[in-house]
Amino acid sequence: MNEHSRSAGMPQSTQYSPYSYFPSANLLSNLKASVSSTWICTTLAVLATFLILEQTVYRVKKRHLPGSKWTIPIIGKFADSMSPTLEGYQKQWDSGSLTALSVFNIFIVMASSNDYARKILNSPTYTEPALVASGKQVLCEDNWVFLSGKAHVDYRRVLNTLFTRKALSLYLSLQDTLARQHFTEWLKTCKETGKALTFMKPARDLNMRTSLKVFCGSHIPDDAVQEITDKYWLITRALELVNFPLAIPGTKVYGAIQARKVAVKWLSNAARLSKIAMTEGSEPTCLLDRWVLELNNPELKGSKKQFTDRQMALVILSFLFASQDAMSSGIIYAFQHFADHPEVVEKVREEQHRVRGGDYSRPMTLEMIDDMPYLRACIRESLRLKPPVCMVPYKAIKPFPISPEYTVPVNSMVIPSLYPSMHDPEVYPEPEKFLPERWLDPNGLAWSNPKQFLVFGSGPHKCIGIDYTLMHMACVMGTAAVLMDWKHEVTPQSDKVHLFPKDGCLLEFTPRV
Ligand code: HEM
Repeated sequence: MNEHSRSAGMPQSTQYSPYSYFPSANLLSNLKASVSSTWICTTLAVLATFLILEQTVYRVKKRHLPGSKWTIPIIGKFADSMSPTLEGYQKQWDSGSLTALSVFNIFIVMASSNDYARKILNSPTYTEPALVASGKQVLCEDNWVFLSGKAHVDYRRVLNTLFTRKALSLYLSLQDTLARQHFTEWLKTCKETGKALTFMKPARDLNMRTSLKVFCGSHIPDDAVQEITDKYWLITRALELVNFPLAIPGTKVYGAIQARKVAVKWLSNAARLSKIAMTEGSEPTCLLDRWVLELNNPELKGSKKQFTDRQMALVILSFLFASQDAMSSGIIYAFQHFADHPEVVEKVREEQHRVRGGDYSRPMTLEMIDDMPYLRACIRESLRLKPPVCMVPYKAIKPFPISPEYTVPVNSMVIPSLYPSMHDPEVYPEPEKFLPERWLDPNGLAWSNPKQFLVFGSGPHKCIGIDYTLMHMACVMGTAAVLMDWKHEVTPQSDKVHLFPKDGCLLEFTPRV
């Protein structure tokens, strides 16, 4: 008999066993019943306490704000957030300029009026942008987009120099070339298939390839551009409000992290090559080159002067992240609006003819765009009518007295809705109509109320790519209008918006010249 089996044979009374004190089988089963009923009672009591606490916390935070009196236990309005519709948001906005809700016990204050939206965006001592939970895993904790306060201002001062007029005119010729290449592809596909394109993917590909070439020029090879373009959707789909928290194989966050690693590898390499090229005295051809040259600019006093390849790669990643969905949405709706308003396209074509003198093979320049007020009005109006970003999540970093009557509790989400500002009939009469003319009179209502146009946000985190976006859209739409005709296959889903038309936007392209 070994040591182990001997000890197993010790008399019962000396062994620890909960049952050894209870000789009767009846008593034993009574005890089991009483233990399990105690467990049930305790569990129910804990659950009830939790539920009461949850409702109480919600009610205390909400105070008098409009919104459900009770929150759905644990998940709150999660189901609504999974399938957001414009109608759903509209109902929320109509119920008050400040309203409350809760999702997974995150308390959220939504602001729909222009004043409150602007106040949230312009109160950096009380609020800061809040990305979805997976944001840091996907974009990397050390990405500049997570900076706030002075560190953010200093970083941004350097990045602003990448979007000066001089820099933009360098990017424009690349944008022009790539847009034409994509038009040729779209025409070919429509000719071969004899039917409309689902425009969503071609538009996204145009934007991603253009961004990568504008940002990295020849420092990124074409196969890397293709690899990042193909994998980028893994990043987009992982940035949901709620995700499985662990990045294990098979989860969306894991897929996004793998896609980001590929992108950062190529972008870091591009930064390295750009530094070498600029040291060798090559001419700048892309945003990275401009950046490397700018760091030697004596006017950047007090700003950060050195950036590692990885830091530069993470900045480019943040630009891709911030621009891909918004720019794609902007372009898709611009094509849809143009197709649905042939009278507008006629005017765009007349203007193109005037400015380009009928020579459409000449690349677009900034001076040409300056001389195209009608095209610029169309782009502004398209962005106003279907703003690509309807709301921007912020977080209260301390109790935030947003109005004399209400203070947003610390750690709450506070979300300015941009859409209602752009559909205010006081500033934009007939707000649901596509009326570029409203932007032609510099003294008209639209231009006289610049604070109302929140397409790009406001305050210290206002979009850094505004001029770049407007230039890109003008280049694409102006040239598309003269080189192609396109028909929009309208479906019942065409006007169902969130970020993109729900039917993917069906467009059939044919050549004009
Ligand atoms: C139609 C196109 C675009 C729209 C509608 C758009 C809209 C926005 C909005 C609403 C914000 C948040 C502003 C705030 O919090 O006040 C933002 C931030 C930002 N956008 Fe854009 N954007 C577009 C294109 C771009 C492009 C092309 C780039 C890069 C080249 C870009 C880079 C950024 C960055 C880096 C931020 C964060 C800035 C910061 O935190 O300092 N965006 N954008």
